[in-house]
Amino acid sequence: MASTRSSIKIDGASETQTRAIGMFINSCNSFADVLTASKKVLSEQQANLTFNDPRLEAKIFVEYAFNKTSMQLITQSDKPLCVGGKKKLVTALSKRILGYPVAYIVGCQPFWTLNLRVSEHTLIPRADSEIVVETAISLPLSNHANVLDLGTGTGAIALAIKSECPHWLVTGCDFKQEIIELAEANAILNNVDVAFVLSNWFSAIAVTQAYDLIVSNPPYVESNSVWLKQGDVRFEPSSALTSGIDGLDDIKHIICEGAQFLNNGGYLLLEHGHKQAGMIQQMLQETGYTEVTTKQDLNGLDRVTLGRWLPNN
Ligand SMILES: C[S@@+](CC[C@H](N)C(=O)[O-])C[C@H]1O[C@@H](n2cnc3c(N)ncnc32)[C@H](O)[C@@H]1O
Repeated sequence: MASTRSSIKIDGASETQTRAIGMFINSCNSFADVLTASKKVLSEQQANLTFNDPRLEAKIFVEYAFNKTSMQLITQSDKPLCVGGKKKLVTALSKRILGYPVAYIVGCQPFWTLNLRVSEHTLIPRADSEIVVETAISLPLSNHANVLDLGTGTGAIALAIKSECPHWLVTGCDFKQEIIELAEANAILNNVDVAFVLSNWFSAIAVTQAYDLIVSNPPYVESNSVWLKQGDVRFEPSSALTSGIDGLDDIKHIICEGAQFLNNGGYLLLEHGHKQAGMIQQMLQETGYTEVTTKQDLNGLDRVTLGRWLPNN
């Protein structure tokens, strides 16, 4: 993965293309023009790169570059385009046609009902992880439940849970200071009260601190997976994605260590790859968790597995 990423020089390799895009964008006179031109630039590269939707991406980039809402793009369609906005758009398009993720370019990503800042230090939150939030908030926990989100990244899961269950005490942890600062910034931005702790999994979590629920979307991709060479993941840190040859190293650690941080009756809820449910169910059962269940996403794929720690029963 590292070699793939280092072989892509966003600024260097795109010089000729950037000049061509610059001439194209500079010839535009209105938001309508610049939207069409951006869509054209993105569509022409679609054969080489996996774009979701050039039209949508063009709109996101134009709004970002000119700092306008979608409504302003319509109501201010006659306004002259500022030079700074055009430059910002050219840079954004030049990065995007080399595959750089939209979220990293514009610096934010929606998740649940939140708008989150993102950075290259951690994963771009995925809609897939909303199933973790849905499952967590549907659990029969007390009004003042104590919840831990391990490997919180942008804080996506922790903040979404807290936004839905404001009486729960929610803590997020991650192992890099830059990530903790990003999650804290997202808590302020979204006005949600979550504490974030620098911790290598449980290393800075006190054993006396018992949780009613531990959630985690840990790294779970096999270290030699071909998937790491495709799309956005090429640009995301492997520390957020991979976990040993079978992708299960961190999950094993969390399952084994997690039990001593759970209250009697507490839950462990893990996001995982769609082929890993069987292994994870087995690990949970062998460690002594009960009520082990797996939930599927909208495509019917196994995506989260839940176990309950009930040693006193
Ligand atoms: C798949 S990402 C999930 C991020 C976030 N929870 C989300 O769903 O968007 C995994 C996260 O685990 C973190 N992580 C990796 N190793 C860790 C460790 N040893 N201790 C704590 N966090 C770790 C990564 O930094 C990354 O933020």
